[in-house]
Amino acid sequence: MIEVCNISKSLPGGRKVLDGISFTVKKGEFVGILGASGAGKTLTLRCLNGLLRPDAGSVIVEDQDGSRWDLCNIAKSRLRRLRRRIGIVFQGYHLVQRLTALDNVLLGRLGQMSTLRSLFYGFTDREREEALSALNKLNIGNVAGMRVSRLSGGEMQRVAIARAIFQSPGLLLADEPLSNLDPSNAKIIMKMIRPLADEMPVIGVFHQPEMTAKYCTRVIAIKQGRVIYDGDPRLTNRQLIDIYGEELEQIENAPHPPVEKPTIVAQNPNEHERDFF
Ligand SMILES: Nc1ncnc2c1ncn2[C@@H]1O[C@H](COP(=O)(O)OP(=O)(O)OP(=O)(O)O)[C@@H](O)[C@H]1O
Repeated sequence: MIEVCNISKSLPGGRKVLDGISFTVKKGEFVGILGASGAGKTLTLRCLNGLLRPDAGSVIVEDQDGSRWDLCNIAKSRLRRLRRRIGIVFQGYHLVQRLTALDNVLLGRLGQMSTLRSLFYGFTDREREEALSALNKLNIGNVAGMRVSRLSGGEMQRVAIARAIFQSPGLLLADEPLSNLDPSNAKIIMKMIRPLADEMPVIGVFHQPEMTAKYCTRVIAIKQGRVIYDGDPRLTNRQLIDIYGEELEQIENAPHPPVEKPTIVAQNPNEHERDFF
């Protein structure tokens, strides 16, 4: 379970980019975070894995032994330890292109190894079997020995998910995991992510309301740093307009389509690389 309680964050100039965000996500839930460009989705996600410390509020997560910790108010060593239990899937995959799919999955556990072991890259046979089984779970065991640079976008995203699963996380975060995928691969990825929620809370930032409606158990919409909706993933047109604003209304009412709902919002491919203020 993860409990986000009233988190806020302001830019150095004083503009509030997160303004009292609160929600709790439990095992069994696959939550999609929606919102227009600049709404505060990615910043929220960064607070959830301790990459960004809010000015106020708390983000409570559980450690393996059931103890509860506030990521916003915690020693660095404990934060590092807890972050190993948070799996992340990025839009740009974040894979090492020259390594094989299997080796990329194994890297998911690098943070859990002693420095000595990691220096010598010492994965055991058992770990290799587990990594292969993570790839098999995503139906790509057949590409285990292939260099990632030779894989398709959909396969790369599956390797990235396998890497996150292999970490044995207690929480899975996904930052725009469908962004680089065609519609059929996007569906496959959503179908594969959804059952993971049986084992851990899963929270993703998405730009595709029709995907979250179909695969998520719940949607949280953020607008100008605030939660404006939290509930049933199937949103009405009115709700979508509230979330995305007049821009969507204009597109919807345009006499000549083609309306492509999923890509209303511009994306920033370097989101995860930005240094924060
Ligand atoms: N490093 C930064 N420095 C200054 N402002 C930032 C920084 N990162 C984010 N912001 C601002 O905070 C606000 C929220 O950003 P955030 O990245 O969370 O938006 P988002 O909802 O994820 O948008 P998008 O869908 O376009 O990725 C935006 O106005 C953004 O410009």
